[in-house]
Amino acid sequence: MADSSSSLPSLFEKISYKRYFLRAVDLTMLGLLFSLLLYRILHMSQNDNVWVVAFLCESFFTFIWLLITCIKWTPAEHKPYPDRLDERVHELPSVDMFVTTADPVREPPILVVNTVLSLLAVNYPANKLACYVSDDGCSPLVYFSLKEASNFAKIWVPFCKKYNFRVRAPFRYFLNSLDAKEDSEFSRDWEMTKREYEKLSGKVEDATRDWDADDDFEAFSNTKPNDHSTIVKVVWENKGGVGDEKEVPHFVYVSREKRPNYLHHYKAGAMNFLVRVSGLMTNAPYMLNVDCDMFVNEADVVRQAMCIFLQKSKNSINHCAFVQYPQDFYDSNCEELVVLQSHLSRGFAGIQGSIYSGSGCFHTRRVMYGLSVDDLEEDGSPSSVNARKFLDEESLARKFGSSKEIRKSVANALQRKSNSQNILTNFLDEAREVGQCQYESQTSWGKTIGWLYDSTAEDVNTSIDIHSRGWTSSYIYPVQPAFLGCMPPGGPEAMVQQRRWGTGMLEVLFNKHSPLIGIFSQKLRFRQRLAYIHIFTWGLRSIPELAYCLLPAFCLLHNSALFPKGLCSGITVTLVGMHCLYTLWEFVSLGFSVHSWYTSQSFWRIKATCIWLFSITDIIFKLLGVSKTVFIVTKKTFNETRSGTGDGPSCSADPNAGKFEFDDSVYFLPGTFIVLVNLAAIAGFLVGLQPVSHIYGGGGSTFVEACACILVVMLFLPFLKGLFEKGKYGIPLSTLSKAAFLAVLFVVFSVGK
Ligand SMILES: O=c1ccn([C@@H]2O[C@H](COP(=O)(O)OP(=O)(O)O[C@H]3O[C@H](CO)[C@@H](O)[C@H](O)[C@H]3O)[C@@H](O)[C@H]2O)c(=O)[nH]1
Ligand SMILES: [Mn+2]
Repeated sequence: MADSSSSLPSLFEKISYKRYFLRAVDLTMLGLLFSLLLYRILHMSQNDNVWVVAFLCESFFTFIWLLITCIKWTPAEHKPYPDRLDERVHELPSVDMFVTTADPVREPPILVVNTVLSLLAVNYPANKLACYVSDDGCSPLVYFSLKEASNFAKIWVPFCKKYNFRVRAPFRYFLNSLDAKEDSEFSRDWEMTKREYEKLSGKVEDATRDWDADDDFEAFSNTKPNDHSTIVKVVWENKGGVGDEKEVPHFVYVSREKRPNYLHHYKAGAMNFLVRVSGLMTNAPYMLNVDCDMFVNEADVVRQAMCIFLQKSKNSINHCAFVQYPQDFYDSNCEELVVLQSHLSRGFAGIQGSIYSGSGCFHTRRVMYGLSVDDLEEDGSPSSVNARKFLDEESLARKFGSSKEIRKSVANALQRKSNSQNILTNFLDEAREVGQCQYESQTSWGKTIGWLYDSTAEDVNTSIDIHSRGWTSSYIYPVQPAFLGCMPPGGPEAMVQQRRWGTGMLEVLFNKHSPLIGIFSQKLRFRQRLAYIHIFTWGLRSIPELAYCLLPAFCLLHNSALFPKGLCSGITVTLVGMHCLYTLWEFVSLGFSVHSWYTSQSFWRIKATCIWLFSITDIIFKLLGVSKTVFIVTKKTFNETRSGTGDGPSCSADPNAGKFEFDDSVYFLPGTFIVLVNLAAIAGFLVGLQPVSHIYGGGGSTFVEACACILVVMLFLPFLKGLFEKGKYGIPLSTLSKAAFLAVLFVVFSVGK
């Protein structure tokens, strides 16, 4: 454990940013927004209902900006010094690494294989690591691929450790070719390892067609993804004895029981099963969680995280419950999320701690077992009162379920002891028992323990619960991304994902972890609460966003003013200009192009206006008990020829990358409608078809409103292009006709009113 001598340099540094200029910009924009509201109030009597609607929308936007200003006020991040670990820490703690996969078609097994290999090869003592893969698809193909991967790992892991390079997912590593002239030990090893990797990917590829299933696949016969018993397979048990350089960490495949009539709680359910199985087998005090598409891109990642956990504070225990890394992506369409994270997560990190965003995060097992900061003494052990409360057999059984072995392992974990025996295969029966559908019934799993249920965004739901128990968290933002994953391209897949996020966040806003409840509780800090409110209300923004995209068109058609006139028009012009420059700066400063700024702004608006509307209906139906929310797994693409080195923001070289795709789902109706209505308004304005102004004093619409319509069309440019394109890049006729019908109604209503 860490040497607490305070004379030694710290294992990490918290870097806080002073951003006086940006604070001034944030406040100026806030001031402008308030002036706009004031102007609306002062001129309300002269104008019609449009002003009331505009006022309400702008009030919402002001509220959001207030929250954003508050989040961005004191950004921070943590800089670990892994080089200092060796002299400070005599024995590194164990880490259990979890990977979840759910569908061998939407998540190609070779992708899972690469993620797993990147984990097995991290720069950390192999006898301190165990990798557990949960397969919610119960796919023999995935199991087969992982078995093959474990064989290849015996070549891959020593190769990585011998040459100590950073990127340890083979498909990424082999993107760069070897200098042909070179003839050295390295090049021979490289060639051999590459050949073996190609053999592996060939086998995995061929297996999608057929393979010889031997007895080991017995458990998969007659199973369906949603109807099968628990399967637990120890793919590789590390018995040591070959020297750390050559050792491959433990590697376990699990697939929990599924029955059609049981709720299985999607990823959160899978995570909780992983916690239990790993609790039985290795019971490491720390757990790393990655999605199956998020490979490790920085070999030192575990050591970095340990710097945060192992640093002792002077007078108290280390309050850090989890260490989150940014989610970076190696394919297109990543920019907006990367930019958003870079300021939101750093903002959170400067308050109580970064949010847990589902992947690339190290958790503390004890904290996942429900401990609060107050339950512990200064030395980190449970206080005597709490020890009784937590370790009492009856309470353990009530909370963690009937398995005796689980209770033992939980008690060990709470007291920071390790399990007495570590032979993985001795726990197969217990592991199967704790994977049964009914295992969790009447227990606290998913309610106060483990990954929490009751939201499809289990990550942020669990995150707020941990912070509400008084814990903090850290955010490491390395120069080279530590984890890289993939994002769906703009189109139906992205819409489905966005809807899930929007709905999941709203679910938390209305469940018992809501930041709106218990405003004065001290443990969730006030600004942290505001920050959570900001993200949980994303879904609600669609209503004012949609209204605001339609107001300029309505006013232009109706010939009434929407924005302040005369000198005061400066307020809106400055606001729009500043917002553009500000967001542009955020993109460019992270190394993205002006073009990516523009497409991201556009995609973000499209999602915010069109998709979150469906999140609101999801939540209404859920609250009314009409339907349940579902988790549809995002389709991942695996493209081995993709260029890029994994160093910094990268985007693909595909000529169609970034092109927006459509299908006939209802997701594209609002956007098409918005574009048609705004085009109609602009056309009407240009040919002078506007009715006489109804407003006292002749406050009709002018080119300012027309410019606003143009701006809206520009933000919805993919839809404008979609009007003229064919195939998957064009808007389907069915959507177009429905939108056109609605647009005609809107025009008639606006002109005639
Ligand atoms: O029933 C399920 C559904 C999903 N998953 C896994 O959950 C992960 C995330 O699913 P994905 O479709 O990739 O969702 P994303 O929207 O890309 O993921 C983000 O958002 C999710 C919440 O909506 C979080 O769970 C993720 O960690 C976060 O990265 C994947 O590894 C899946 O295999 C399961 O294990 N079981
Ligand atoms: Mn994903």
